Amino acid sequence: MGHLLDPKTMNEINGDDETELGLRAVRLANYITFPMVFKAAIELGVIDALYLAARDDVNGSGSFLKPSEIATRLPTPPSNPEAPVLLDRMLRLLASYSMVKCQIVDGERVYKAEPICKYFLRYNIEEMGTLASQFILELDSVFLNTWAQLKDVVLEGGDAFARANGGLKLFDYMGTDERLSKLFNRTGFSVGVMQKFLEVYKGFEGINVLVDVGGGVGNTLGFVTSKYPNIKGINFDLTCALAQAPSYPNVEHVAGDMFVEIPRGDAIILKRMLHDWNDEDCAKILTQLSGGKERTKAEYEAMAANSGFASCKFVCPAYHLRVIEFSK
Ligand SMILES: C[S@@+](CC[C@H](N)C(=O)[O-])C[C@H]1O[C@@H](n2cnc3c(N)ncnc32)[C@H](O)[C@@H]1O
Repeated sequence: MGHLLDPKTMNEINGDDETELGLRAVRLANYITFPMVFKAAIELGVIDALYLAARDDVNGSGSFLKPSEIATRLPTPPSNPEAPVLLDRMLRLLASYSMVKCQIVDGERVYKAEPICKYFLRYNIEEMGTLASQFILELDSVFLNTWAQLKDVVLEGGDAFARANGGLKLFDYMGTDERLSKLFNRTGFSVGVMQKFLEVYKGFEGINVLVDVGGGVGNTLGFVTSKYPNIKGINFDLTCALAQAPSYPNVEHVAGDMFVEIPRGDAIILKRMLHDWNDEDCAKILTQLSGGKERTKAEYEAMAANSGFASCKFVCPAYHLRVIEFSK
């Protein structure tokens, strides 16, 4: 980077607009550094350490930490003597993305968590859940290898995940990789979404049997039945997803393939399902939802709107959450 001209000289050569554009281009060319540095900071527990310092700071003076203080607060204390220097570099970068605040105190840089950090805590410090596991998952080598297929998928077609993973589609592959499956099924942000959802949604009153199709480890139904103990929840998912499912009161885990058959209930939940599926997959599951009768996606949407076989009681588009109640 030593050959880069300083902004003043660049201004003289190019004018302000060109400098601005050039700086944006340099930032884009180095863009990979932000997600990778942020991922490492989450994994090391740096974000948790800064967040706790800010949260527990009663008089407002102790919420900024030196990199050497952060190093002593990590769950795995570093054996590398250079760790504070490396942490300092990482945090400077995170400060430039407004994830942390940086100040100079007695000639030394100190850092404080910005409010957004609470969404990326590694451990469940706050009840609202966290996006940290999702962020770590999306940068896992299995998914990075999948992204690397994008160019060739555009040119040649095919399924990016299968191309990168020995011909297996995502959920078939999941059955062969326990590490990835565990990472995938972590509770994550669902906790916060469900808490908010149950505050506003009253449609579960009067429901006896509720089926969560593709419910993962069952935490969604666990939330619902803790608030509505009269409901019997059926958490329906593939055998590999249920392998790590804990038990919840009034929730039965049922293994199966939604393209073959879906357990019957008074209503079903679809959460984080269908949103990025291809038309063929959507048509298959909608066929199952309508009791085996062939329906197209458009027909299903029309039926949902007109309260035909089912009515879409609540949709939370930001989190792809739908509750569908079957007409009696
Ligand atoms: C994106 S996850 C959503 C999990 C859960 N609904 C949530 O919101 O956390 C998709 C789920 O669909 C399940 N799934 C995929 N294909 C399935 C199939 N053919 N039959 C049943 N479940 C399936 C996966 O195992 C996974 O748990």
